[in-house]
This record gives sequence, C-alpha cells and structure tokens, in this order.
Amino acid sequence: MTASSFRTDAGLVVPAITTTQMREVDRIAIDELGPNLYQMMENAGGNLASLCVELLGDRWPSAPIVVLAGTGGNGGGGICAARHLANRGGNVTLVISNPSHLKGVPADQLALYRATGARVATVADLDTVDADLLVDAVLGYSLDGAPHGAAAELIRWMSRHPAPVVSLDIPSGVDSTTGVAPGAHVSATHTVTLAAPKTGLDAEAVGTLWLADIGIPREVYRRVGIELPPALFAPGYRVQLRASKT
Ligand SMILES: NC(=O)C1=CN([C@@H]2O[C@H](COP(=O)(O)OP(=O)(O)OC[C@H]3O[C@@H](n4cnc5c(N)ncnc54)[C@H](OP(=O)(O)O)[C@@H]3O)[C@@H](O)[C@H]2O)[C@H](O)CC1
Ligand SMILES: [K+]
Repeated sequence: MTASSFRTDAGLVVPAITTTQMREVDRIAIDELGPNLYQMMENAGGNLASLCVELLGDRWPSAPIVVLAGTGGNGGGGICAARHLANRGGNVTLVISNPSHLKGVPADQLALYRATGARVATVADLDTVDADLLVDAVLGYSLDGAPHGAAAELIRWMSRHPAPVVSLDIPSGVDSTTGVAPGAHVSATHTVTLAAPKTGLDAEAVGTLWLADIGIPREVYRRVGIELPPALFAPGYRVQLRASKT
C-alpha cells in the first residue's frame, strides 16, 4: 500500500515523498543549505529517545531497552537515540549488526555512546538480553533487496520477541517507496519517520506513525518541489500522522 499524503490530528495534509525525493532532500541539506548529517541525526536520535521515554511511562528509567542498529544512517540514528537514553539514566543495551562495517557519522555516534559506559552486546548475546522495548534502527530507506546476514538475524529476532518495537524512519525490511517487504521485515508498534512521510508508510507493519522534525528549513524541501504545511510542527517536534483516505 502507498499513500500520496498523510494528515495530522489538526487536519493538515502532509504530502508523502519517495525515497528518491528523500535522498535529494538529504543531499541539498548536507551539500547546500544545512543542517549537516550530524545535526539531523542528533535531532532524529533525540526525538526517537523521547518517544521511548513516553512509551515506557512509569517504567522509565528502569525498564530494559534494546536498541538494534545497522551500519548506515538508520543505525547511526539508533545509536544516537541509545546515547540520549543512556544519558538520561535509561537501562540501555546496544546491538550492532556488523560493528566492523561502521564508518563516518555512525562510527562517531558509537564512540560517543561508548563514552556513556552503557552496554554494547553482540548479535550472539541477544537471547541473554532482557527487553521491555525494542528500538529498530537496522535498515532505513537504503534497503536493497531482501534483508540478509546479521541485519536479517536482528529483524527475525525482533519479530520473535514479545516486546513492542519502535522503528526509526521505516520498519526494517520495508521499502520506503512501495511499502512492500521483499523478505523478512519488522512489524512496528510505532514508527518515527524523519523529515517527511514516505509513500511506503501506509503499511500494516508501520503501526502508529509519527513524523519527527529534524530541523530542515522549508527552502530545502522547496528545492525538491515539496511544500510542507507551515504549522506542521507547531504542536511539537513530533506529530502523529494518519494515511489520507483520499
Ligand atoms: N534527513 C534524513 O532523512 C536523515 C536520515 N537518516 C537515516 O539514514 C537512513 C538512510 O541511511 P543510509 O546509510 O542511506 O542507509 P540505511 O541506514 O537505510 O542502510 C544502509 C546499510 O544497510 C545495509 N543494507 C542495505 N540493504 C540490505 C539488505 N537487503 N540486507 C542487509 N543489509 C542491507 C547496507 O550495509 P552494508 O554493510 O551491507 O553496506 C547499507 O549500507 C534513513 O533511513 C534515516 O533513518 C539520518 O539518521 C539522519 C538524517
Ligand atoms: K528502521
């Protein structure tokens, strides 16, 4: 299922964009106008962490949270969220699919996470780790075919686990343009998508959909031909979206 637009509780219509358009928004932000990737990832990670705290309610900060991260920007956003949760006294364990593949900004996010002293576990350790909440930051909009390797192992582990899952940007294994899952995929309880909703987010696997403001100025979207409602983030840095049944 794909959606051409989503709407907010205030009735604002938010256009949905394709992965190609999202990449172009990222490119213009990073190469031309800003914010840079560190700034966007910080806003993404802090926003994702705040939803986790809200979802745990009075079980925060003692309830165990497991953040499962991939090797790209999605993983980087998850590692950033893990650091924010650890900094706030949360009971966090981070598991990375292929730690040796981390480079650039995601690698810097891991170094910062390690400075909190919070736990890092391996994929092999997973069955020994308790979790009341799972954060799915394995694969984002650069999914390329059916998940394989450690990424697929993490997705399958989350699918078997009873704890609710919060997915970053898109449930891992779901194509953000088509909403189709070519192989194993996460069924999220909540999805926090970044910057603008993607056409593939009108899918059962998404659960409750939230749009996070990651600080991108409207001119960046305009250069890709996207007009977001000016009051979109007036209620806060994260707003709930529903698929428009138009
Ligand atoms: N402005 C924004 O929207 C921001 C988005 N952010 C997040 O970044 C991701 C996109 O990041 P990107 O690095 O392009 O890609 P992913 O994180 O989605 O995936 C990258 C790696 O995943 C591996 N991969 C891809 N397909 C498969 C597969 N079928 N099976 C297994 N593994 C797969 C691959 O890793 P390798 O190690 O194999 O190379 C890819 O390299 C976006 O979704 C947002 O979440 C930023 O965090 C902030 C700004
Ligand atoms: K994800």
